Amino acid sequence: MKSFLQTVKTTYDATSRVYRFNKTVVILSLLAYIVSALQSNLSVYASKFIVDQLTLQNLNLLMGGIALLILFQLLRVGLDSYAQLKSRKMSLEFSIQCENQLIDLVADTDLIEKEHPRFKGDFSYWSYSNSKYYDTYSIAISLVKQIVLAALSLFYLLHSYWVTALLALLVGTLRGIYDLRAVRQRVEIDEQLIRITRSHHYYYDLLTTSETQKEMMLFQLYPHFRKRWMDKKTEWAKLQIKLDKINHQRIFRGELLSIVNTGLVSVITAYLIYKGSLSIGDYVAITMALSMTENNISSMFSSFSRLKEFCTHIEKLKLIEGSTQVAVSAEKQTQAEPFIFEHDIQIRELTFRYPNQDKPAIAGINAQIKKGEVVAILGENGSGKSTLIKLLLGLYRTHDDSILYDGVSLKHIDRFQMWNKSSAIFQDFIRYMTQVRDNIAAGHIDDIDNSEKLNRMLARVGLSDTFKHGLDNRLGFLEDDAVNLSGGQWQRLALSRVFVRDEDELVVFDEPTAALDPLSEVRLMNDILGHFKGKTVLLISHRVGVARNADRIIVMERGRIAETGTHEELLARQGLYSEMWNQQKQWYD
Ligand SMILES: Nc1ncnc2c1ncn2[C@@H]1O[C@H](COP(=O)(O)OP(=O)(O)OP(=O)(O)O)[C@@H](O)[C@H]1O
Repeated sequence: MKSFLQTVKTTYDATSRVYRFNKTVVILSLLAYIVSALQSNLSVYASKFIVDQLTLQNLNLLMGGIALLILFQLLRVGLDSYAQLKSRKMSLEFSIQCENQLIDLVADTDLIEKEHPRFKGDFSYWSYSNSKYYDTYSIAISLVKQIVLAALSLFYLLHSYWVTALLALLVGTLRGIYDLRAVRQRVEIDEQLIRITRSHHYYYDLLTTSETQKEMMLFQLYPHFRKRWMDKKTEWAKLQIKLDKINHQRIFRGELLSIVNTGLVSVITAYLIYKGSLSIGDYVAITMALSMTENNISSMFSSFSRLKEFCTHIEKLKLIEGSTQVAVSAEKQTQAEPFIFEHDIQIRELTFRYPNQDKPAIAGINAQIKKGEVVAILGENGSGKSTLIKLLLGLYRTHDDSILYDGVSLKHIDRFQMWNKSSAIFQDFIRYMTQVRDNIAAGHIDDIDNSEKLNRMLARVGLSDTFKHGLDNRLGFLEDDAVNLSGGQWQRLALSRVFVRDEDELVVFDEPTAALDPLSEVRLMNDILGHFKGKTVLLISHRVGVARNADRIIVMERGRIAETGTHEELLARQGLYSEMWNQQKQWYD
């Protein structure tokens, strides 16, 4: 119980600090709930009064009683709808803030974590738990209403006949205890549901999105993936039913107890009316107060159980947020050095292993890359080329002194400053499904409205006549008037991003030209190399025609550097590079 109260308190602290609840709305909603609870109890008294006046055939007082009852109800309806409207508005504002926070959480997480398969599941869970902050608030508010309602109606029963109060208290408590017992099961099922949802959504998208249709049709994959989707969806539905069963069992048991109790109390009250101790009006009021007490006491338990459930989710979320904050602040402490790259990059005994892999992707690499050098990195699939450049760019963090820029360890360098002076186009570059303009200006977003500059870049990558509406042409599938591009056109557009940048000291190309024909690729790469003369260029490619023009070639094999040298030196060596050259040279004749 102590830890539960602490959680509620922490939740409150966190919410008031981070989410800035609108205090006026909170106070007004609370007031509306309390007045509404008072009204419900006044209705009990008013009903008794009306029935008694009816028995006494006192028409004037009867009409007065009915008018009062209607007035109370109108007041409650008005207050309820006010509170609901305001709460809805606040919940929408809150959900925007929640998503904002989730974006921050993702932005602050290391790339290595984000690339881990676990991340997708965690992210769905964070989105789910984040909404629980608001749910905690709204449950806490309704708990106040339930306490007021239960206390007042219990007081009425106690005042009328204490046995009925005792019975209402007993049944309400029993119903509530059933609820509390189901909390842990519900939390576990919720978590499983979130993870399974990720799989069945994936298979569903695979079967239905337009990007996947070619392969689905040609290889006739619908039955295969439909089965996988069906298996996951059925598993999901079974869990959903299990959850519903737990909820229905709880409700059914509660209702059963209430029916027995109402019967018992009706018999007792009827006997007391027969003996003349109670009036018919008392009968009406007692049955009303009985169900009100029972329902609200059990709802209090249920609200408590839901608060406990939400707090469990929030506690987990806070742990994740905490560890992210620790990571970010640790980074801020260590990365104080400015990024200066005037001489060279030193790579010393660089080793790197992905957390979900047994073997290292990079194993003890040593190299030096001089400022202004064009270095081509070649090697078979999975030899570690992309991993090496992600490490050099600081996208994966190194915790030792294995990468140094002008003698300063990368772990001490301000990565954001470094990213302002370096850029990369990866093989899995983003195809922004917006306008042509966005796709070019993504390289330097400050130039988004500089149409003259963006048009020059478009011409440089050979796309100036491709788009009917020029820079404002819409691409992809999001809008009806959008057009899609060929693989090579998308690559050219992506390459234009590096041309927009003027400040770069280091530019990396990770096979961004693989969809171009070999000669166009060489032509474009030569243009790019001309543009970046004097800057350091790292060029990953499987094509020797592109590598040939580099100042130096590094050939990688299973996470190590197999050979390094100029085109001529490596041909003379008769090793891996010369083998690749002999296979491909006819493309460039
Ligand atoms: N995000 C990741 N998580 C786990 N393992 C990874 C990840 N990325 C790459 N690997 C593994 O690391 C090794 C090196 O991969 P890397 O992408 O660096 O190779 P590459 O030489 O660029 O390959 P390719 O020419 O196919 O692009 C491979 O065994 C790969 O399976």
